Amino acid sequence: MTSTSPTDPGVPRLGDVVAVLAVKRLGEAKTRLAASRSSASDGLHRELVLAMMLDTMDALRRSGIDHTVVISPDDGVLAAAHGFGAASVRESAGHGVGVDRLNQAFADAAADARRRWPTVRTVMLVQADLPAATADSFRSVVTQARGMREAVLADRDGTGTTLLVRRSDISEPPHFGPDSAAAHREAGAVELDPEHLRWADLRTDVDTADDLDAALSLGVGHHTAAALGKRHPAPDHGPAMASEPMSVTKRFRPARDAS
Ligand SMILES: Nc1nc2c(ncn2[C@@H]2O[C@H](COP(=O)(O)OP(=O)(O)OP(=O)(O)O)[C@@H](O)[C@H]2O)c(=O)[nH]1
Ligand SMILES: C=C(OP(=O)(O)O)C(=O)O
Repeated sequence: MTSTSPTDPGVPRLGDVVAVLAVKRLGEAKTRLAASRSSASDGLHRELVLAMMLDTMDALRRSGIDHTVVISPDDGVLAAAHGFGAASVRESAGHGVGVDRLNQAFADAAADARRRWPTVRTVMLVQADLPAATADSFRSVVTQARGMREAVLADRDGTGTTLLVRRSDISEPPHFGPDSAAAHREAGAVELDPEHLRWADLRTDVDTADDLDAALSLGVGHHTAAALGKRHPAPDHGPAMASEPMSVTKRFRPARDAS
């Protein structure tokens, strides 16, 4: 079963925008979150990582963005991305380690997007762990960044970056990693909403149990709700799925520690 999300036919499409997500091997992903949720099994943890990615992509699609690329070395991530209707790019081995590898992966996936969709004008590099993301916020961020060469949205504490909107002709790797908001500003990106008055949903990337609580208090999408064993996601995260939201979800029991 695929996991395509419904799109509202009334939402104009953002045909010149592509979203790019990078996800590492599921067995290595979100170690801080795994450590703080030690009651969740390995399977449930992987399930949650995938679910957060799918909710991020779901909100992107409902915002009007039809082109999404996911880059990962992990078969499970690539299969889930493909099942969702995104382009999946296998990350090549030997591109450095740590954040260098992440930044090169983003650059490689953006280059792939330019080849696939030559008319694309804007590339949005998006963290894949934004389960509270809403379509309205993605749409208004893209609108706000129009005309800018590069624009950065900082995370909840202001130090990290949850998304970077760039003109598609920029080929240099970005600067994700520790203090990436400052690094992106220093590289010339304009900070969107520097006073942090807007877009709490897009600023809430989930690295720890506290972040997950923050996302849950905003309301998470269907996939994350299902992965946590919650039956009813927040009402502003799109129409309910007609069928099980994610085939892989069905293989795991709901989290015992779901609140
Ligand atoms: N494709 C790819 N994605 C990466 C790589 N490193 C990090 N990412 C992804 O980039 C995003 C941001 O990374 P982090 O928020 O630090 O997530 P994480 O590394 O899974 O979490 P921790 O283990 O707790 O540090 C996550 O979606 C990661 O899966 C990489 O080398 N390749
Ligand atoms: C890689 C980043 O994310 P995190 O803080 O989630 O590790 C970043 O903010 O640049």
